[in-house]
Amino acid sequence: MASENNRYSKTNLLQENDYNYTLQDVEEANLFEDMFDYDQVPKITFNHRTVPMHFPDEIWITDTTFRDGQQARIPFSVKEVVDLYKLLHKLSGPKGIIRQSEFFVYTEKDRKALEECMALGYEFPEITTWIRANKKDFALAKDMGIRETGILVSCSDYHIFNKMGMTRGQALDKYLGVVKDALNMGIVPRCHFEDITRADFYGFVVPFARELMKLREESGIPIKIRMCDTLGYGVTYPGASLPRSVQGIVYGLRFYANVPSTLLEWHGHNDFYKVVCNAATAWLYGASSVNCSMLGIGERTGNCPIEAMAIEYVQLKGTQDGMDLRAITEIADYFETELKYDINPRTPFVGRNFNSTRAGIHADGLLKDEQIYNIFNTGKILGRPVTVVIGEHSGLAGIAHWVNAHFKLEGVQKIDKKSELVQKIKAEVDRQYAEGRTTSFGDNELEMIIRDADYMKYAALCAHVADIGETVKADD
Ligand SMILES: CC(C)C(=O)C(=O)O
Repeated sequence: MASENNRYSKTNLLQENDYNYTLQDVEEANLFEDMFDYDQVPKITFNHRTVPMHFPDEIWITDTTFRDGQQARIPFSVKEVVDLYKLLHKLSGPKGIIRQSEFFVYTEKDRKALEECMALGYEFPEITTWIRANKKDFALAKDMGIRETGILVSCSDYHIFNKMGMTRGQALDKYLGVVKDALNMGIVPRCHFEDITRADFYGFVVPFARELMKLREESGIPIKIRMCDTLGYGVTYPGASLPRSVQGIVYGLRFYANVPSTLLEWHGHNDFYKVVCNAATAWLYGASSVNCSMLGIGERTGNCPIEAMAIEYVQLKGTQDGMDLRAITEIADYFETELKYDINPRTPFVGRNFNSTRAGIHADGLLKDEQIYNIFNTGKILGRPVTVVIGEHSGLAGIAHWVNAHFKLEGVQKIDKKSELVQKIKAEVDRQYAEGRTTSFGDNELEMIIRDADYMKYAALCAHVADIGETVKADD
């Protein structure tokens, strides 16, 4: 099994093992109240068991923008789905790093969006569905030419006992029946193990996964397991105990239920600020796939942002593998301009301020060497050059950087912080703050200050500022 022996793995973990965990069909729900006392903030407990890292040879990202993402906002129009799907395709690149995207098929509109995306004929992201677990919906998916579909198999006792009113044995039988229906129709079932981070891992999750792997062997159909951290309880601390340990869950499914990495997918939520780290940990410990949404939209605090995992992919693999990361900026622009979605300015990689600085001392560094205060060449990689926001503390260096970046001045054209123009702008900025201004300066305002200064003296600026003069006059 050469593919399992790579630089991150300590042992070959996928061999048959002697731990035959069977279903514990308990009479009373196990709600792990030691960790999840509802009247208290949940606790992270430790059993000090650590598990080996195992980075799969191939990792990828799947998308849930049109399913979990859409559940948490006003539904997208058909055009919006198609536009965003095209951007996902662009981000994915020819190797299919964004491998799949899941769609609803409930309404006419859902089906039209799916059909229009399919008609584009892209190999990646492959379109999959999410359906109600009944034969009619399987048939619908099949008729539409769908190969794989997600089905809900909630696995904590919160769901089995308290929501569905069943025993674990009844739930298991029901789920296996649905999976068999899908297999009989030739559809690949993707089993969404809802609430896995509050489930009895050895008493339900592993025995159920073992049954699924038996069906996989009998049918030859690659049944997938999506590990859903529904309320974001997953943690990555070494030695944290199950069911909250992300690496423990991934390792346990691989080792005790013999689920191969290629059939394991992590789906997280951000309730405790851990969504990105949890997804990366799932990769590192043996899940080939992580499920994400654009800008992390999704239930409550959202899902794992696809842009974060695209960047994390490059950090872990050392290559973009054909992904066009500029699509990240286009996705953000689309959300802001077309969907009127407010992106928190501090959001990494997409927020207005993610690579901008206000502090004069940072701007001074940027002026000397951009690398000092920018995380990477964001201009080249994301199409987002580093920027300086002019505020009370920007100083001469900040203003000089703003002028150079805003007017794209290069080489000898660049303006120095000691230049007379920079001093004039600074004087005006200082005057306004002295008079009680509290907000930062917008680009238009700064352009007007430059127009009012005697810009003709600054050869490098003449061409640009003359244009500004025209625009500003037209706007006046
Ligand atoms: C509905 C389920 C599958 C889900 O998306 C989740 O658990 O987060």
